[in-house]
This record gives sequence, structure tokens and C-alpha cells, in this order.
Amino acid sequence: MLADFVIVGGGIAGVSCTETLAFLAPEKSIILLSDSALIKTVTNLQAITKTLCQFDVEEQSSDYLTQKYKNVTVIHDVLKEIQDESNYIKTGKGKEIHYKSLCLCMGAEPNLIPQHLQFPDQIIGIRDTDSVDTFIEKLKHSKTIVVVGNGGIASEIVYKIQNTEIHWVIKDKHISATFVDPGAAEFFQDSLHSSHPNEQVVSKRMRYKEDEYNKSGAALGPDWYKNLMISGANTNTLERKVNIHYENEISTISGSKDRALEVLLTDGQKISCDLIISATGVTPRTNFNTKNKLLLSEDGGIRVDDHLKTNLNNIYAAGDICSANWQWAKHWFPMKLWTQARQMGCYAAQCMVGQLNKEEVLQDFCFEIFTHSTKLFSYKVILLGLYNGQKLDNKYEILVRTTPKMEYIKFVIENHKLQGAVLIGDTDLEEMCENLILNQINLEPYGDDILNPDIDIEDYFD
Ligand SMILES: Cc1cc2nc3c(=O)[nH]c(=O)nc-3n(C[C@H](O)[C@H](O)[C@H](O)COP(=O)(O)OP(=O)(O)OC[C@H]3O[C@@H](n4cnc5c(N)ncnc54)[C@H](O)[C@@H]3O)c2cc1C
Ligand SMILES: NC(=O)C1=CN([C@@H]2O[C@H](COP(=O)(O)OP(=O)(O)OC[C@H]3O[C@@H](n4cnc5c(N)ncnc54)[C@H](OP(=O)(O)O)[C@@H]3O)[C@@H](O)[C@H]2O)C=CC1
Repeated sequence: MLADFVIVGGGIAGVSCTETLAFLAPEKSIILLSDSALIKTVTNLQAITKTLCQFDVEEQSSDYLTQKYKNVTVIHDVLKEIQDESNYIKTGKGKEIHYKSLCLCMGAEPNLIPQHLQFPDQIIGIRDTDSVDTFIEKLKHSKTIVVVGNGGIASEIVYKIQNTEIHWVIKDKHISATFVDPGAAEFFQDSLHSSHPNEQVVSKRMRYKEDEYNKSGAALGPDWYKNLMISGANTNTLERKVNIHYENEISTISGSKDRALEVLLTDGQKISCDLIISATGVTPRTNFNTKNKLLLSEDGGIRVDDHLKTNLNNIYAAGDICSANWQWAKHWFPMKLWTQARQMGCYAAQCMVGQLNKEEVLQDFCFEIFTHSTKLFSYKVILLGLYNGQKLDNKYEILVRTTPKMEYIKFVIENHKLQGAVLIGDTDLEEMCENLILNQINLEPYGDDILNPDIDIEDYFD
């Protein structure tokens, strides 16, 4: 088989790349190779600011792409080998597919705590629809669980799970440390410990349709838990029991297949539990061979340059699988998120078309500033620029305004210029903050009024 463009992976990066290629080069042939029958598509895309978008993610059958774009073919198979000198790939079913440009978008897989090898049925991770099904099923029989990790997944499930006692084991001094600072973590405390029965909904299966290819689907995304009842084995109670074990890690785990696990924490505490959720980050998937060596970064991601090109000829990579190996703009840094997977998928397509047509492609504006819009503990959360003082070497000031149960606003300021912001709640400040960061406006004349709730700061900048 032969195609101008071959994309591997039916997650958000691969599908965004495919759709952008189909749009930019309708006369070229495109093959999307994915080992799962379902693909992820972006719907209800809304621009919140110049660089910040909000969107829903839907699981679709791959017919969606082939019906929408005449030049796209979807093949359900697994990439096994890349013959990078001869520009073709070999698949699990023995197909050879020749390409002019190849884009690798195979995502990442959960990086579970090492004890999972010993207790694979009782220590689980969450990545795709299959893993959520397993999680929900096992949780139904669990009275006490341990959640390890302090990032996005742990924050979401600790908030969402009902009717089970939760022990949340975190390395840090405050919750949700990958996204927020101690102040914001304090702001979330009420929401974490209170019950939220109104948000319970009838459990709805996430699956679009069953078939044999669903073994390792794409990663879940925003609001994956919205329509799910995630409940343990205790009787229905309005009281939530979340025990947070700060500055702790799992030291050892003992037990057997049919008995509760005994967990020993680094501070010496012991916990007996039925299930452990390891929400401890991801590792890029590099489950294929190449003729020449593909350069990887320390975190295992495929190194790409500012045009998302790998070190191998005509091969690009985008999304969770890659590692941004270029000089980042001051207010941008990579994080393994939907937003960036989508942006990279679209940009990789522009670069691939540019290379084929021998046209220069300038780096997309989205790589100028980090932006992320999400929900944590039921609050809208917007993160902009160096929102936690990243890269500033502790040489910055912080201005905070908070109204309990309503909003938490944090500005990170260096030399009187805004470098980043955390906006929790309906603050309506995202556009202004984005402008202040991108234009590096001197805020000295406004002093602390910049966050005075009695002054409409937007008026200053109109
Ligand atoms: C529970 C959960 C919640 C999340 N919530 C959010 C959120 O709220 N906001 C946010 O921004 N991000 C969120 N993320 C992160 C986000 O989902 C990922 O960053 C994003 O989906 C990565 O997309 P991707 O296309 O790079 O990879 P994936 O989605 O992992 O897609 C990889 C694709 O490649 C296929 N594949 C793998 N290996 C092969 C092979 N050898 N051959 C063929 N096909 C292959 C897989 O089947 C899959 O289709 C969440 C992640 C999880 C797990
Ligand atoms: N709302 C959102 O935007 C969401 C985004 N996601 C994304 O999905 C991906 C997977 O999420 P998640 O698994 O939560 O990953 P994250 O990278 O967000 O968080 C991983 C957490 O686990 C900790 N950790 C790592 N190893 C260990 C260990 N051995 N013992 C204890 N703690 C450990 C990390 O601490 P340290 O950093 O100190 O090593 C970190 O707190 C991420 O890319 C995440 O950004 C997921 C859910 C929601």
C-alpha cells in the first residue's frame, strides 16, 4: 500500500493531524493506522481567548473519518516496524505501507507503581475506556481504597468516588500539586470533603460500540467521569471519608490475590485496602522498532524539533508520545494534555504539507503561551503562562485574591510584569491575563489595585 501521509494512532493527536491534512491537502492520500476501532474527535470547540480553547471530546467509529473525507483510509492494525531509510512501515498483520511523510501519535501509557507487577488485579491505572470499566467494576466491591499520585487523575477520582473510604497518598505538602499551589489546594478543601449527591447521575456506559479492537484505546479526556456513577461497596452515605497522607509514598505492599492488601507508607502508617489506584503519570509508547535509532528524551518521549520532526527522515511525532526538544518561548512549556495533543496534531499536519510542497512553515502561535482550561473539584480552572512560577527561579511575586467557595485568583509577577495566572471559578479574567502576559505590560502604576475587587481592572486596559 502507498499513501502520501501515514498517521499512526487514533487519539486526539492522530485524529487532529489526519483531519488537518485532509483539509489542507484534499488531493493527497492519507492513511490513519490505529489499533483501536474507536477514534477521538473534538466537538463543540469554543475559543475562550486567542490561545485558549474549550472543547468536548467524543469517541466515534472510524467510519466518521472515511465518510467525512474522501482521501482518508482508516486501517485497524498495529505499527510494528518502521523502515525509515525506505519510507515504509510494517504492521502486526504483515501489511507494508509506504509513505512520503509519517506522523507517530501513539500516545502514552500509565506509569504504574512497581508493585503492580506483583498484584496486577488489585493495583490498577486509568487511561482508556477499558481501564475505566475495570476500575468501576472493581470499585463496586471495595470498601477501602488507596489512591497514589497527586496529579490530574488522582484529583478527579478522589473528588468523584462515593461510598468508599479513600486513602490518598501524596508526595507533596498539598493536594493537586501538578496543577495548583498550596493556596488553591486550600481553596479546594471544602469541596473535597463535602458530598456532592446532586452531581450523581445514572451510570452510563462510555463505550460507543463493542468490538474486537478495543484492547488499547486512546486516552480519556475532559469530563470523562461526568456521566458515570463511580461508587464503592459501602452503603449509600452522604458522608465522604477522604484521608490524605501528605508527604508520603508507598513503601511496601503485602497480601494475596483473595485478601485485602496491606500497605505500608514511608512514614510507617499501615493501611488495609481492597484496591489501589496508581495515578502516577504516563510513559510515552514506543512499542515498535526502527531501522535507525530514534532519539528519545529522558522521559522516554520521542524528541521532536520546532517543526515536530524526529531525527529520522520524513518522520514526525505529536501528542503524548513526543518530547518538545526546542527552545521554548518564555511563557510556554509542554505538558501531556488534550490541548497540546490537539495543537501538536494540527501543527504536525501543517509541517508535513509544508515539507511536501517545499513551503516554509512558521511555528504556530499556540506555542507562545501555556494555556489549560479544566475542571477540578467542580470548579472551572484556567492556567495561563508560568502559572506556578515555573522557570522563574523563585524570583517572582505573587498576588492572590480569594473568596471562599467562589473564586481563587493568583497572579505571578516578575519585574512588574505578569508571567502567569491561576483563575479558579468564574473570574472572567482570562482574556485580560492572556493579553498582559503576551504583551508584557508594565503593571507598576496599578500596584495592588490590579486585584482589587472594587476596581474593574479590565477598564485599565481598554
Ligand atoms: C483519565 C484521564 C483524564 C484526562 N483528562 C484530561 C483533561 O481533562 N484535560 C486534558 O487536557 N487532558 C486530559 N488527559 C490527558 C489527555 O487525554 C492526553 O494528553 C491526550 O489524550 C493524548 O492524546 P494522544 O493522541 O497523544 O494519545 P492517546 O490518546 O493515548 O492515543 C494514542 C492512540 O494510538 C494508538 N496506538 C498505540 N500504539 C499503537 C501502535 N503500535 N499501532 C497503532 N496504534 C497504536 C492507541 O490505540 C490510541 O488510539 C486525561 C488523561 C486521562 C488518562
Ligand atoms: N484535568 C486535567 O487536565 C487532567 C489531565 N490529566 C493528564 O493525564 C495524564 C495522566 O494523569 P496522572 O496519572 O494524574 O499524571 P500526572 O502527571 O498529572 O501526575 C502524576 C502524579 O503522580 C506522582 N507520582 C509519580 N510517581 C509516583 C510514585 N511512585 N509514588 C507516588 N507518587 C508518584 C507525581 O509526583 P511527581 O510529579 O512529584 O513525580 C504526580 O503527582 C497526565 O498527562 C495528566 O496531565 C489527567 C486527568 C485530568
